[in-house]
Amino acid sequence: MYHHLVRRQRDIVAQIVQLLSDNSEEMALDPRFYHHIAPGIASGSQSSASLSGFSSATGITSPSIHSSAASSAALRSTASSPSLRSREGVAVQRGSDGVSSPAPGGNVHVVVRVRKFLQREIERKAQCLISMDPHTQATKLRAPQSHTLEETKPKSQARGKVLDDKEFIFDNSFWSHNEADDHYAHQEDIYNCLGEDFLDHNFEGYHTCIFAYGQTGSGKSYTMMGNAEQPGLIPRTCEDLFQRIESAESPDVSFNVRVSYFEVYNEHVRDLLVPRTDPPHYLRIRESPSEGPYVKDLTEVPVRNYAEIMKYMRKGDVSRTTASTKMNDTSSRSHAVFTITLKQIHHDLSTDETTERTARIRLVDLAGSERAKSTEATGQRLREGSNINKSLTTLGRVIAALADPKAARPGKRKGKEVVPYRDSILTWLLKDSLGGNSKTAMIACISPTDYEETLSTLRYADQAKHIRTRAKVNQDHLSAAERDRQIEEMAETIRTLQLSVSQSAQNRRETEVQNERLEEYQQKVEKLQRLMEETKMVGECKIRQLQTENEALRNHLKLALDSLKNPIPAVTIEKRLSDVDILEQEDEEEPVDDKENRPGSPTSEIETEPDLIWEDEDDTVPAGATHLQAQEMQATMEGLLGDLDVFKRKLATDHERFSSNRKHEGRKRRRALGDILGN
Ligand SMILES: Nc1ncnc2c1ncn2[C@@H]1O[C@H](COP(=O)(O)OP(=O)(O)OP(=O)(O)O)[C@@H](O)[C@H]1O
Repeated sequence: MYHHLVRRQRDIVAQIVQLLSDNSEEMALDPRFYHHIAPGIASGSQSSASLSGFSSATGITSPSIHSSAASSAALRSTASSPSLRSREGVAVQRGSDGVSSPAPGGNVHVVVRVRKFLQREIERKAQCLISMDPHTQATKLRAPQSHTLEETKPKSQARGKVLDDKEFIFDNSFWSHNEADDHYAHQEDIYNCLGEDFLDHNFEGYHTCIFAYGQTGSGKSYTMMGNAEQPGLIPRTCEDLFQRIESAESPDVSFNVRVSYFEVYNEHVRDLLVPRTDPPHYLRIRESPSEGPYVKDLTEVPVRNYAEIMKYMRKGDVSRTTASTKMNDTSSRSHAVFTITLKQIHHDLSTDETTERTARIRLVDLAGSERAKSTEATGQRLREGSNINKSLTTLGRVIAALADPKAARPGKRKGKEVVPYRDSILTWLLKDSLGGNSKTAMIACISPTDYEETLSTLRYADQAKHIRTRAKVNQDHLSAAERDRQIEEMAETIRTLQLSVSQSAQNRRETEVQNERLEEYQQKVEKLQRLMEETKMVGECKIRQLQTENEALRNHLKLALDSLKNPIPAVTIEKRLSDVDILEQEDEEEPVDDKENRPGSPTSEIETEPDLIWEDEDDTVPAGATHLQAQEMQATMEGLLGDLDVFKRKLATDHERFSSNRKHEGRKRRRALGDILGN
């Protein structure tokens, strides 16, 4: 049906083009009208992809943060205005095998940010131990001066250990210590340098992860969340994400955004998008061969705009476990993981093929490492602190193992098992982000005053630079027939599972099997619902495309009819007079002033003007034929519009069918659950 419609549209446009080019050169089509419908007609060598405004997103390489930092103009912020590079949504670029060619893996991107003095640090006249060079991106840590040594003196030093100055080079060193300095990095600069590039990667189809690491009170939450006046990386990413979606002009792409938010507190996972309960409800972790570790039953909500996503972000923030400690009034006592899933569905009307790109954007605000001595924590705070330290120590070991070239050596199968992901919930859940399919960045937040803690953070960060991940574009191609087949197959599996669930419900001895089957059944139902949702999105996409094309056709028809009704009048051509004729004329005319007849005089120029006039008697179209063509064209267009209506009605029926199927499935599922719980 779609193909038929498209072919007919193309035929009509071809006719119009032919008619207009026959009629008058000046009636050439405006390419803005026809590029959706007939890419090949007037575009010459231009590809349909370039005409429809798609960027070759998979081929884009983001400018290196390093290189931009080299110019003195980039001292304050190494990135400029929001990127337009990936705003066009999905670009289908395939290799010879028909699959998007994966970009090679990259190293973990590591940046460091130093915060300003806090009130208590100003009061005790603390020394700033950090300096940063905006040209080389070096971060220098100075050993504390002897007169302040006593108050910060760690045990090792008491035993006579000498503290040295240290220097590290990172992808970026963000100076947020003194706002008066030229190279001061504001919240916006952090986003422009890092967040924006990472969002580009997401639109290209890569999973990404940005995590903030550092001691308690070093500025992790400020960098990731910020506050109402100074929003951090997470709200800025959300804002840019929806700005890009809203400014995407192509009717061929649909976007689907979902969000989840959880915290890891005392080695337990808690959903931050559901209300707190007493006792708290903790979630379990599962590992799937394709998706890696995931949180089971985690709430994942669809979001349509910036306001909605911010509503969920705030809801989660309020629910997050924080407490006042000596080091920080609102210290995060948990690791918070905010995940946005961006799905781009591109539908090619001419092939009826769908391309789906899925990117997971993981933004992690870790709890801060802390020394019990500095926080003076006791009781619950002390227990929290020791759990936080335990998971951060594991994170450190995971980073060390991944950064070790021996562990990463290909073919060394045992090397994989050496990475102790499973030793803490945090590292298990971040497994893919740390050493798998993800582009990952670490923001090491440091305080300007604590030598030992800052050195430890900088060493972690320095090690993380050596970790290589294996990010790939997450893209699937699916024809309409394949999609239908998948839905049919899944529906069949669900029917079988449903049967076995109800059978096993009668047998109490099979409780475990029954639970597993129920779980599998639930997962399949959810997947089916998503597929149906996506099919609906594809349908909507098709309607949008057809509407755009319909509009373009209307414009063309109008142009064609105008040109046929009001043809450009034929130009009357005068024949150039021959020299003999002129002489004969001169003989007949009365004698005139010599000056006027002299060659090159203004009058003689006017007289020779007929030289420029040409003659073409075939350039007019008989009025009767024009009218007939116009009527034929109108009739064809009306037929076409009729087809479009039928198509729209068919899609609407499909939607209704899908949604009623979904309701029916939901009812069945609830009934099955009720049966099982009743037993
Ligand atoms: N770049 C900065 N500019 C201004 N103020 C900052 C900056 N970074 C941090 N702060 C302030 O420092 C204090 C501690 O910051 P924050 O709460 O973000 O630390 P944290 O590392 O998240 O601590 P914890 O691990 O205990 O949660 C806050 O009052 C915050 O407003």
